[in-house]
Amino acid sequence: MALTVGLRPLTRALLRPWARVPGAALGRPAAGSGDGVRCFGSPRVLVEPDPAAVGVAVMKMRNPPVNSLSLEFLTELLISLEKLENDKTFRGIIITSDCPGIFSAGLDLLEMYGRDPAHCAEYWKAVQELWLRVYLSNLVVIGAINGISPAGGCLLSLSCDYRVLANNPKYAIGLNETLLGIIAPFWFKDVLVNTIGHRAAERALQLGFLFPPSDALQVGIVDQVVPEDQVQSTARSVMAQWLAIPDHARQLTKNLVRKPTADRLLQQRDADIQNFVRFISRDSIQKSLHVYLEKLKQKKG
Ligand SMILES: CC/C=C\C/C=C\CCCC/C=C/C(=O)SCCNC(=O)CCNC(=O)[C@H](O)C(C)(C)COP(=O)(O)OP(=O)(O)OC[C@H]1O[C@@H](n2cnc3c(N)ncnc32)[C@H](O)[C@@H]1OP(=O)(O)O
Repeated sequence: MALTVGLRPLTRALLRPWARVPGAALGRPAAGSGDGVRCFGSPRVLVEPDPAAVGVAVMKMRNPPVNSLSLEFLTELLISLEKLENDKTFRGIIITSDCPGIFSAGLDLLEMYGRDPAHCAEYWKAVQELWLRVYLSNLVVIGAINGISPAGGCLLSLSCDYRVLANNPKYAIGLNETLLGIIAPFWFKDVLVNTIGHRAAERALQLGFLFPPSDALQVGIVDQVVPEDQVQSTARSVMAQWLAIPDHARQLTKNLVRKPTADRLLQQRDADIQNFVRFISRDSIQKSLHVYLEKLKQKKG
């Protein structure tokens, strides 16, 4: 799936492949490279083959200050994911953050506030694409959640196959959209229902719950809570457990479980985009976003 088609020239320029040792297929040292496998990525996404785990890549999100999912950042994530999917030396990805204390602050509010319908449509298409790419990935995708993870950040986490959260009370996770005066679209809702069950999801969505780690574990929005300095090592050991399963059987099973949920969006992607553009363009919604952005600014004192 050529994802670079339709990218804005700036974005395409941003994503020129980084210098790589000739012939270094990700996951294998290039002939004569000597120093092992090179990383690749782009300004906001660093992908490093895990030196301790053959076939595993660590994808570090580094869009400071809060890994907000801007259009450029989404595009870089998508292209990095596509590269990894196409590189058969990789079987698993650990997604984590390079922004201290924050996994991802979710969708970039400035991509939805004060923007024209055409931009909102382009942005929402990229949001849909990231979810589909992660949720349906043939790779094992493990979230090493080392920071707070509201809304879109929570969706990214939920789209992984397994979630390891650092046991820091500040690192809450949840679909908090109602607190902003907006709503999670049906496919966000579907993933949460699939993960924590209908009643728990209904309550969490309506109240905009951000679960601290202990509650997140209890409700099932994450699979494991560990000390902060063990998140990456735990993700790596869980990855080894998942990679012990033959890829083809695991991939077919993942598809069996997830495709009905993904199909609900795939069958109505354009309608979903139009719904989003209509909803986000409402004066009342724009006002809510303005109020929320102002609160964020006032918070800084
Ligand atoms: C029919 C219906 C169809 C569709 C559905 C409708 C609508 C679509 C949207 C639905 C889905 C939405 C998903 C989302 O993800 S919305 C975003 C939700 N995110 C949040 O609520 C988090 C907001 N941020 C915070 O709470 C804090 O910033 C955070 C993450 C705890 C970090 O705190 P701190 O370290 O103190 O940092 P600051 O708050 O000072 O922030 C630094 C800087 O970043 C800016 N910023 C923070 N979050 C965002 C964001 N999500 N988008 C854009 N910018 C963000 C913040 O304003 C500061 O900016 P400054 O310039 O002042 O430095």
